[in-house]
Amino acid sequence: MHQIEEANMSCLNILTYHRELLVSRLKSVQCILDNMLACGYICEEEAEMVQRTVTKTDQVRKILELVQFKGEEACEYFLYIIYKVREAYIDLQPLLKEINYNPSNDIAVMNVVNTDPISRYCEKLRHEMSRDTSFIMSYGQREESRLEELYTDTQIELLNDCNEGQGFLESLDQLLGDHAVFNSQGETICVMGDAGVGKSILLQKLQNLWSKKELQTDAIFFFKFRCRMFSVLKDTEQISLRQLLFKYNCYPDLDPDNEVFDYILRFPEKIIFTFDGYDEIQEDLELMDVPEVVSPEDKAHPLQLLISLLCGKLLKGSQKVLTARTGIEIQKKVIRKKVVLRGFSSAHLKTYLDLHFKEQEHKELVSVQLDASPHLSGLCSTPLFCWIVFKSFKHLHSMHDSFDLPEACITLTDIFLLLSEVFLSHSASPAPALLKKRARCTSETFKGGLRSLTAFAKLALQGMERGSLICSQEEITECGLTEEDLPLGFLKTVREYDSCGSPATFEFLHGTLQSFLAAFALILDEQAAVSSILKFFAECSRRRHSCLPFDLCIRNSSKPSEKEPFTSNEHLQFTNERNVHRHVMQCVCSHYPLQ
Ligand SMILES: Nc1ncnc2c1ncn2[C@@H]1O[C@H](COP(=O)(O)OP(=O)(O)OP(=O)(O)O)[C@@H](O)[C@H]1O
Repeated sequence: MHQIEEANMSCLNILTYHRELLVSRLKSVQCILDNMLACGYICEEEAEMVQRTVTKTDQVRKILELVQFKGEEACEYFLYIIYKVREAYIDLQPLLKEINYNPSNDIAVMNVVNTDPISRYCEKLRHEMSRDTSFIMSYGQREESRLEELYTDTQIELLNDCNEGQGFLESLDQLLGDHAVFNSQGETICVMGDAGVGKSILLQKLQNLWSKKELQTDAIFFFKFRCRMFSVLKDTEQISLRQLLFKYNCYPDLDPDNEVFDYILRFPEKIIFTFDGYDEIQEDLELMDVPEVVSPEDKAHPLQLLISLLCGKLLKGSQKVLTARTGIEIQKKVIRKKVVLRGFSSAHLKTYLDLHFKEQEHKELVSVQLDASPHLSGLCSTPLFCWIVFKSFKHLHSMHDSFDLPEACITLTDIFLLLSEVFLSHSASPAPALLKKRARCTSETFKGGLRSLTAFAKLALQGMERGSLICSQEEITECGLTEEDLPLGFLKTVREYDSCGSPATFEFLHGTLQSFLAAFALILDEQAAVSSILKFFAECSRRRHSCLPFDLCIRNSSKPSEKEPFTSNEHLQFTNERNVHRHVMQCVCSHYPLQ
């Protein structure tokens, strides 16, 4: 029918003329009923009568009959609901275009509330995502910074399938786009990078942008996971895809007909997944027999679901962003594109410095020191180390008469010792107001904090030996840590994956801090035999490169009854590669007479 003729048609006639199409494409009746009811076009009994009808299509037929029975205005409002609640009636938007729909002035002033379960769920996801991603956590949650006040761009280099550089990303939107895709069949975007270079923060930024509708994407669902969670769950725990998505993100409200999950299955291309820290579960995958899971209704171990998602066996067409430490290999056929994070350039570093320090005097002082020490500014190109250096400077400068950043040849050990000093000085009694600030006495701070430092170090080492980054309240107490030690900053609470009412668990502020403290525990223990230190070096040298998880689908291996210690040797690797042990030993011997 011509548009002109349609434009002259009454809404009542439009509903008659396009009845078949409406019946087949109108999926969500709830929103129509709620709004018709709220505006008095239908009554409670009529709404209930529609809901009692068994099939969806019959419900739509009943609604159409009812609305047409009520007259032209009701029909006009019916079309207006479809026009206003776009996402829920996406399949009917072409029809509105075809009939050149424009609401009349009388109808356009009427209220429409979006009560469609899918739209409501998207809103809920965005709301929770925004809440969870607005802050960068630091200092054991005592001092959180707003992401938007501190996030600074880093250098993101595109790689081809041979790991050759293809230039740098210009904006985060390009990460998800088709730019530099080397395998159009693959669905996973790999983000690689060294420890502390900002992989997790990059994902957090993506999530935050999406929550504010500032990410260029059609995705209306965003599910974020830390890979670690997939292996923390008990071996026996079998869950369905639906549970995985909803339990670890959020549940839909008022969705009696499971419309949300059905929609997710129907439109997987509307989903973005982020999986952070693939390196943390690599060993668990290696030990596991992983048959393929292809039915979205099947229950399986979460690791199996993860693999099926990454391989595109489940929710094919969804976008996946996976982060992993440099050196971890993932089978090429699933990778769509690959980027590697290169940290702050000198321009980024200046921006970060400006964001970090509000006071001009501090900005200038630190800037001069960075310019004078290429070694220090080189270290500061890794955001984590930069954060530690700046944070330490801020704290120690505020506490003492003078504090300069270390100059030549500062090592990672120095960086972590600096951070430990800052944490330990949290417990030192502050100088009374009006009194002159105290001169910095590092050895005093360490001597004063030796008990708690030893206990934190023991906890870190025990975790390393168990291959675990998470510790319980019990383990904390067993190591001799008290309530007063917890706020010092070494540990942070793990908020997620604690849904079964179990007591809170903790993790070190960063995996690299745990590695450092574990090394510290080794050299603090005077009784420790040399062999107990050397065994770490032996473990670290057994590095395996693997194309997991995807070869697991064809390989059969049985899981040993007990987990080998040191399984997450990626973290020890860091400890070893950077020779933290040796540095700590050097520093303690020469600078910090602890005993
Ligand atoms: N782009 C950034 N802007 C500002 N600060 C950042 C940025 N990236 C990282 N940081 C700082 O560095 C810290 C460590 O970053 P992050 O945890 O993202 O590193 P990572 O690469 O995921 O490390 P790992 O591989 O050990 O998990 C953050 O907590 C934050 O303080």
